Amino acid sequence: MTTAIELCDLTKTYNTRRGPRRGLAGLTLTVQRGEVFGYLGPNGAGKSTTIRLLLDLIRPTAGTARVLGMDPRSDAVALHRRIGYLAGDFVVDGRQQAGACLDFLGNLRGGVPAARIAELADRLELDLRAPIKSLSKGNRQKVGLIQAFMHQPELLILDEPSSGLDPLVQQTFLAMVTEASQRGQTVFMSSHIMSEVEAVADRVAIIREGRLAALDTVADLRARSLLHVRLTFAAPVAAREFAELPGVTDLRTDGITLSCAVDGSPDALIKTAARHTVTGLHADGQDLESLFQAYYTGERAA
Ligand SMILES: Nc1ncnc2c1ncn2[C@@H]1O[C@H](COP(=O)(O)OP(=O)(O)OP(=O)(O)O)[C@@H](O)[C@H]1O
Repeated sequence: MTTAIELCDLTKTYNTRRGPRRGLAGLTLTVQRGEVFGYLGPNGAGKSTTIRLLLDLIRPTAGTARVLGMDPRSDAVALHRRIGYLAGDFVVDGRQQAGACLDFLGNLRGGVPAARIAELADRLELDLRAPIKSLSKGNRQKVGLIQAFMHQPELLILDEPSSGLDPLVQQTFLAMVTEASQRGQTVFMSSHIMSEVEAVADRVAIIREGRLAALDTVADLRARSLLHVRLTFAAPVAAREFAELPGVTDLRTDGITLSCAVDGSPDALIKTAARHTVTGLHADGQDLESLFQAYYTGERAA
C-alpha cells in the first residue's frame, strides 16, 4: 500500500443559521507514503476543513477520504494511534507544566520515552517545567509540535505548524520534517509560507475556494514559474521587436535596457536578443512566490 491519503470528490458544506457555507467543493487528490506534501491556499480556502475531515473531527457532505488505507470514520481509533496531529488552534490545559502535559499525551499514545520528549524540547528550546499558561504563543506551538512528533507516527498531519515560530525555530522544525520523511513517515502540512513549503515538500497542492487550483512537484512548479529577465545592450533596442515573442509579458524598454517576464521557454527571447550586442543579462527564475500568488488570486488557472 503506497497511498497515505486518498481524497475523492470530498465535499463539505457547513449548515449555518445564514444558510449553507462552502467548506470544500469536490476535492480529489492523493498523497503517497513517505511524501512531504505541502497544502497551501488563502484564508478560507478549505485547508483546515480538509484536515478536520481526515481526522473525522467533522464529516463530509459528499465524497470519500481514505487515510493509511482506512476509513477516518469507522477506523478512527486505530487510525489516530498511527497519526500525529497538530491542530491550527492547538489548545491544552494551561495549568499543567509543559512536560507533564506531554507525558500525559504520550501515555495516551501508549507511552513515549521521557528521553525522546526531552530531546525534542531541547532541540526546540522549550522549558518543560514551565506552566503552559505562562508560555508565549510560539512556545505553546512547540508543545504542539512535540506532541505531534514524539511517538514517530506513520503520518503527520500539521495545520499551519510554523505559526508563531521564530525563524531559527522554524528551521529546526523544517529539519524535523525532513528527518521524519527520511525515516519513511508521511507529512501533510498546511501553510501560508511558500518558502518553507518549497524547502521541504516533495509536492504542493494549492487550493482556492474549496477546489484544487494546482498540484505539482516543487521542481515542476519552479520550472513553470515566471522568469524575470533584464537585458542591457550596446545600443538602444526597439520594444516592438520583442513584444510579440512567445511567453514574453510585462515588457519594458528604456534605451539600452529591456526587462520582461517570460512564461515558459526563454529561447525566442534569447535568439532575438542575440541579434544585438548584449552587454548584460540578469535572470531571476526562482519566483515561486509570484506563481503562488497568481494561483491564490485566480489569475492563473490550474
Ligand atoms: N464551523 C464552521 N461553520 C461554518 N463555516 C465554516 C466553519 N468552518 C469553516 N467554515 C468555512 O469554510 C471555509 C473554509 O474554511 P477553512 O477554515 O477550512 O479554511 P482555511 O483554508 O483553513 O483558512 P485559514 O488559512 O484562514 O485557516 C471558510 O469559508 C469558512 O468560513
